Amino acid sequence: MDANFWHERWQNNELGFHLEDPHPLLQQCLSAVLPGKHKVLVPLCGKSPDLHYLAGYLPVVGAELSAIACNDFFAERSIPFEQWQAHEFVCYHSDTIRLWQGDFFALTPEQIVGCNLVYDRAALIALPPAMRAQYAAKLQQLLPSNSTILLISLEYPKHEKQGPPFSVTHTEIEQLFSGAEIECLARLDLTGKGFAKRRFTTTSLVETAYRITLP
Ligand SMILES: C[S@@+](CC[C@H](N)C(=O)[O-])C[C@H]1O[C@@H](n2cnc3c(N)ncnc32)[C@H](O)[C@@H]1O
Repeated sequence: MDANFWHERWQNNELGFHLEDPHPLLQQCLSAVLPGKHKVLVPLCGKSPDLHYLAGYLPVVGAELSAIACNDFFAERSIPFEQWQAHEFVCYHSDTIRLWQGDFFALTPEQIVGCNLVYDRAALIALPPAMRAQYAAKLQQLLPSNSTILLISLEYPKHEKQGPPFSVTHTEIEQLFSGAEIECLARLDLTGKGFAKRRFTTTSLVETAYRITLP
């Protein structure tokens, strides 16, 4: 999935992954990852309502390729924001939410300074296998030690469907974040219900919330 793939999704309004309300597993699990956290990073954030929900608890820093997504996020909620160019990014800034529009893989530690929590919904599972390894390595390079990742992953029988979204198992998560403490916080069985606005015909479909504590 290269940048063009995602720009086309936004231009054509093909947003099957988008939810209109905060994710139920975020609402259920946030309190388990909040203690000691200062600021939350939301990689590949789209225009998710989760950004707004999280901003009720902590300052939020998002990263998103699409200018359409960043503009729509603020415009659809009538949130006033400022905007400026910062090297290869455009910064969208409101009181509690800052979105870096550009390539997540080009983010620097200075751009996410203060973040010791990451919230990932439909970011890791949006990426093909080789990019998932780069993504996990980038997060571990950006974040201070002892940071926490609240990851919502998705599992289905891999041979039954092509991604995205991809199926990412507990075993793969252990490999991607080796050395981290990984706990399963909650599961949501979506079998027969589909993923956000997308229908799935897989024989099982389960979302799992993980708390990943980096070494
Ligand atoms: C499946 S969507 C999920 C969006 C959001 N997390 C949500 O829950 O609605 C993946 C998003 O990642 C963005 N994206 C993909 N590659 C990216 C990259 N390298 N840097 C920043 N954003 C990226 C896409 O534009 C898209 O909005």
